[in-house]
Amino acid sequence: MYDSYNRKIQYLRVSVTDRCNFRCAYCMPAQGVKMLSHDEILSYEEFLRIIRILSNHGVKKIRLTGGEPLVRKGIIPFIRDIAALQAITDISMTTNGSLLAAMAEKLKAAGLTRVNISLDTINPKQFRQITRGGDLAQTLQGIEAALAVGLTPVKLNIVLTNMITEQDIAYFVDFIHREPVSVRFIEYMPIGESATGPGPSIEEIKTMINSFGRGKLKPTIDICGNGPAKYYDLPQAKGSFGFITPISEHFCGVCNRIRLTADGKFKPCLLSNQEIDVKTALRNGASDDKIAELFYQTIAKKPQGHTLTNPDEPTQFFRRMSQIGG
Ligand SMILES: Nc1nc2c(ncn2[C@@H]2O[C@H](COP(=O)(O)OP(=O)(O)OP(=O)(O)O)[C@@H](O)[C@H]2O)c(=O)[nH]1
Ligand SMILES: C[S@@+](CC[C@H](N)C(=O)[O-])C[C@H]1O[C@@H](n2cnc3c(N)ncnc32)[C@H](O)[C@@H]1O
Ligand code: SF4
Ligand code: SF4
Repeated sequence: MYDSYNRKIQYLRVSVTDRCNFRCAYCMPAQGVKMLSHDEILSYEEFLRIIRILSNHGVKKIRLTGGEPLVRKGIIPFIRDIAALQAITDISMTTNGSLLAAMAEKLKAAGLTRVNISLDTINPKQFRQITRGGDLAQTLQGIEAALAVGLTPVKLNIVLTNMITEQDIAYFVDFIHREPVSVRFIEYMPIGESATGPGPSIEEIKTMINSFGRGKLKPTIDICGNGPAKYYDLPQAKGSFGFITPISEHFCGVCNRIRLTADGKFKPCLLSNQEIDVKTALRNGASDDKIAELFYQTIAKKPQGHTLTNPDEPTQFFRRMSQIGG
C-alpha cells in the first residue's frame, strides 16, 4: 500500500505496553507518566486480530516496542501467534535489555527474529543515572544472550546526550571489532522535555570514532533493517556503526511505517499528534474490512514529514516516547 507521497507502507510498530522498568531521562519524567489501566490496553487477542488483518493488506514487518515490551506478561505466546501469520516475514523488538538474558532463548524459539537494545553509556554510574535506576550489567547480559541465541543482527541504540563520553565511544569502537553488532547513535527528538543536556553532534561522534587509529568510517549498506539508520563500517570490524538523524537530516521521504499504541490508536507519524481510534471500532464489533479501512485512513493521513525544525509550526506533543514506542 502506497501513501499520498508514494511511500510504501509495510511496517507496523506495535507498542504492547506503556509500562517500563526504567525512567530514561530523555524519554519520560522522573515520576513516570500516568499509566493506562488494564481495560484501556489492548489484549494480545486484539493486537493479533489487527496484525492479522493488516498482514492481508501489505504489512510484512512487525516491531514490538513499549514502554518496555518485556515487562508485559504473555509476550512469548503472542510472538508465536504473530510468527504463525504467513505474510509476516520479520518480527523484531526494541528493548532496554534488562530482562532479556532470561528470556532470549524462548523469544527466539517463539519466532522473534532480532532485537534492538538501548544502551546509552557503558559507565555503570552514568547508566544508573540516565535510566534512573537501571543496572548496566543486566543490559550487557541481555546483549550477550541475544548474540548467543541468534536474535541477530543485534543493534544497539544510543541517544546522544551529555552523558556520552570518549570512553563510551572507545568501548563501542572496540565492541564492533569483537562482535557483529551495529552500534547506532540517535539524535534526541524533543517530544517532551529531557532531563539531560544536549550531547555531541553526529559529526562530532564520527570525528571521535575516526580518531582511534582503527581506520576511517566508510558508508556501507543497510544490515537487515527497515529503519532510518545510515550505516558505516571500519576496515577490520565485524560490526558497524549507524546514525539516526531525525533532526539534522530527516528521513521522512522514505518513511515506511505506521504505529499502533498500547491503547489502540493508529498513529500515522511518530512526530504528530494525529491518531485514529481502532480500539473503539474493535470493541464495537467492527468487521475486518472496517479495521482495514481505518488502516487505510491512517496511511492517507501520513504527513509528508515532521515539522520539528520548522519554527513556524511549534508542536506540543501529548504523548511521550514511552507512550508511543519510538
Ligand atoms: N523520527 C523518527 N524516528 C524513528 C522512526 N522509527 C524509529 N525512529 C527512532 O529511531 C530509533 C531506533 O528505533 P528502533 O526501534 O531501534 O527501530 P529501527 O531503527 O527503525 O529498526 P530497524 O532498522 O528495522 O532495525 C529510536 O530512537 C526511534 O524513536 C520514525 O519513523 N521516525
Ligand atoms: C521509547 S523506547 C521503547 C523500547 C524500549 N523500552 C527501549 O528503550 O529500547 C524506543 C527507542 O526510543 C528511543 N528514545 C526514547 N526517547 C527518545 C527521544 N526523546 N529521542 C530519540 N530517541 C528516543 C530509545 O532510546 C529507544 O531506543
Ligand atoms: S527509553 Fe525505553 S527503557 Fe527508557 S524509559 Fe523509555 S521506554 Fe523505558
Ligand atoms: S517523523 Fe513521521 S514521517 Fe518522518 S520518518 Fe518519522 S514517522 Fe515517518
